[in-house]
Amino acid sequence: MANILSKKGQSGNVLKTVQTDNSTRRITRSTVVSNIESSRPSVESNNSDGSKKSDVKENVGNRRRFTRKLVRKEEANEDLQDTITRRTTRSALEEAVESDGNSAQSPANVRERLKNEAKQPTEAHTKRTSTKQLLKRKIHLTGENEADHDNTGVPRKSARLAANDVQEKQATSDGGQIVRRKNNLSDNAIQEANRYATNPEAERAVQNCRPGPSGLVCRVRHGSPILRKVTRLEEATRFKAYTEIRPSFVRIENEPLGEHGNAESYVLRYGKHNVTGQNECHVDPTKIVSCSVRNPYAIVQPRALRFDLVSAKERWSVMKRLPMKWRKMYVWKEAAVTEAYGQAALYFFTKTPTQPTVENFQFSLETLISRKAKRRIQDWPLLPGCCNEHVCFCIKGQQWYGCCGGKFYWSTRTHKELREEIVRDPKSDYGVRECGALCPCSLAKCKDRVLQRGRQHRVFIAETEGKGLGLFALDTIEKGALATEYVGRLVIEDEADADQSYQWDLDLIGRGRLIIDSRKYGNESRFANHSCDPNMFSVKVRVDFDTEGYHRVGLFTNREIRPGKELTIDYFNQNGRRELPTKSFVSGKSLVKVEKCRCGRKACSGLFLSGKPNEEA
Ligand SMILES: C[S@@+](CC[C@H](N)C(=O)[O-])C[C@H]1O[C@@H](n2cnc3c(N)ncnc32)[C@H](O)[C@@H]1O
Repeated sequence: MANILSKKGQSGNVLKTVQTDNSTRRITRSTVVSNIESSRPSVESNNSDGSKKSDVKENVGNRRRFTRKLVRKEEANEDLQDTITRRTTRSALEEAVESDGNSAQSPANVRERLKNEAKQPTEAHTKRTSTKQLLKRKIHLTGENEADHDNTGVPRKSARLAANDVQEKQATSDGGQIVRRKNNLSDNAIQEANRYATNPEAERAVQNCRPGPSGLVCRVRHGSPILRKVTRLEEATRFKAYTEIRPSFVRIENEPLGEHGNAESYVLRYGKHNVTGQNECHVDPTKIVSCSVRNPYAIVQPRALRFDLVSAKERWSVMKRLPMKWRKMYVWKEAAVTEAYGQAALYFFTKTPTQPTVENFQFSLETLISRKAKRRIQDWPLLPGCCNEHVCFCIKGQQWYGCCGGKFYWSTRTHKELREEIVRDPKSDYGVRECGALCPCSLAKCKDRVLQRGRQHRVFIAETEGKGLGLFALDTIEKGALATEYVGRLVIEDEADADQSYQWDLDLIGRGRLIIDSRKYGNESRFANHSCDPNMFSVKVRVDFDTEGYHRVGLFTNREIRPGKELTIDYFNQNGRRELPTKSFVSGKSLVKVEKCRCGRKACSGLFLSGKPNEEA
């Protein structure tokens, strides 16, 4: 049906006659108006504020629903109130008083308590509170940043790190006090460390200690008896420079020694072993007294190295500096013990993801001295410490007459001079004497404490072609630098193994042989293979104590070594070629094999002295 309006007919009543489906209707003005009126609200009517009337209706509906909700809530509240009231009825009060067993409590008090209890959120209520709400409440209370937490309320990693930072800052700003940090320090360790951190006298004395071959070598203030417990590096990082070797006790007391000055008796303790001895000291009451340790050789326990697989990020940082052939290897790293010794990390590359182990071998970063070897060394005179501090300028980085390496001493070079000599004549081998107990220079800065500082370049152990395991450079090692030290077990010839493949003869003058055997104990140097054109050579180095009866062995580079290159030595003669017999060679008391060399160098002589016993001969 359609309503059709014609605009004509201002005065006439009948405007038009419309034919509908069933009937004919006469359209008058009043019908039109009523039609208009009736059609308005349903289709187009608006309120004065512009909102549609239909919206208003909807709002009214919402409001009603909301009111119903409120009513329901009110009812729930009333229920709760009822419960409170019920619980505070006379019988409930009596019950409560009885169960408290305290008749002195007044019913009013109990009522109050019960009211409070009822107001406490129930378990169900607590559960209903979302984790997010609880977290928000916690953040509000502690003043933490909401962005620092994830959905479960666990602080994000960045926030945790920031919190640690704050803790560390507090620790350092806390008057030098050592407080518990990320690593779990034992209470005793903290107490002990704090005792020395806050005791200026002990601190001063301790500052002048450094690790020597037998433990600590200290320079102490005249007349200050000190009992000091040296804590492990892991437990008291503050003492890193002084306690890096192992836990030990050092007791230093002054005793009068007539006109020569004072003697200081000391006790060094390493694990089960006690070593006692006397230090002779130069006395100057206005200065710190310098003492050299007379009995340096202690029996040390090796610390096992543990290799861990490195993260993908670190693996990439290692691999990107190496040639492609290494890229498929698994990379393992040891840093805890090496860093405790102030050395660069040691790596091990394997073809499979299995923990690297070497059969019948334990890593040790220090030479272990057998009892027999120790007795033999003690037969030799131990010369006093390195230099005369009044003329030594090592502290300023200069070398001078009378200082280590000065003409006054029988070993005539400094490391600096050694480098220059290596450039001129790589075959020279006169030995070096490092600054020692008497020198005022520091371990960190002195240029003549190279072996004491240890290996400063990263190296790795990996499988070679036809030579078993080998030692390789991971960093670029400049010419004349210390690549590593030959470390093992110091034994006399009677104790030495028949297999000489891992033995280093110390080549001392008279009084029998001393051998460093690294078959069972040793560091990375025992993996260095032979080459007819080696890139390392050995230097005799005397550290801390000067004796003809013993020296340490430094392996220095004779050219720059790029990452990935194998580090090699000449097994037969470090400083020049000699003709090798074709089958076996008399070394010490036994015959050792001469084998086919696989060094692959142009200058290869085809043979090398393997050190294995020649049982056929
Ligand atoms: C001190 S060890 C070196 C580390 C040894 N490759 C390992 O896996 O333990 C000496 C032994 O390495 C092997 N070797 C070292 N240099 C070699 C070379 N140039 N040619 C063949 N074999 C070599 C010999 O078996 C020798 O007895």
